[in-house]
Amino acid sequence: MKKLAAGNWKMNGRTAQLTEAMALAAAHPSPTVDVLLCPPATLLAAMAQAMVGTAVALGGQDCHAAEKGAHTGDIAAAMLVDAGASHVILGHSERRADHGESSADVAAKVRAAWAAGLTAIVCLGETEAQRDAGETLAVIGAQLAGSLPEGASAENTVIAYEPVWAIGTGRTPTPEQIAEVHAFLRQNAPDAGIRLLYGGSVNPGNAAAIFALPNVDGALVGGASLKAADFGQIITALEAA
Ligand SMILES: O=C[C@H](O)COP(=O)(O)O
Repeated sequence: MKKLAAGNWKMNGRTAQLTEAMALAAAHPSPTVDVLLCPPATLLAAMAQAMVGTAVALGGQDCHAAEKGAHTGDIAAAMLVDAGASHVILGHSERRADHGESSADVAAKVRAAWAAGLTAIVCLGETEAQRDAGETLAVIGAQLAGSLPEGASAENTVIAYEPVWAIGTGRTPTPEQIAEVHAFLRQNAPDAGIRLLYGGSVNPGNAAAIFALPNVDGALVGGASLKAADFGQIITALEAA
């Protein structure tokens, strides 16, 4: 299975930062791994223009469950496609927390993404309190069952394991903890070919060790994806894994 390095710019980036995407594409002209950038929606169309002729694919960071309509401020999956996206991140813990998204909400968005032809990157992860209480696999199992509708396959879905306590904190789980959750996901995902990404404080210094773990098929990278040099090193580590 081809590995995937996905960068989530979150609510960061202006037109001036398109140079980072262009530098990344120039440094990885024909990567042996899939490279995906998910800029804020405001930059998607411009980044798509800048990435023409490169191997870098683009994704959105959320979409609405409805095809269109009176939903001020929201973005439909087909609009992401129209702007140049092939993927969309759904159910990120920041959206589950900031916008109260339940797994049922995420599943509805996944269906909308598939209907528009997008690959859904579905995020799952436990809080620190849940891990301390020994609930990690129960939480991940419930999110997996609730967030993935019938029909999830390697072609239309990627799963990202992102422990909430590891996001943007500089803290990462132990190799054993990552391997345990990824083994659980491999066993319980509806299609064994679905790519499993790890996300949470991945950086050039820890990427190789994370990518060496079984059932880790790539990464969903936040902060370190904003700089082409850093994200490039992570891609290189994935190529070498
Ligand atoms: O979507 C990306 C993740 O939330 C990881 O973010 P981070 O690499 O800044 O910890």
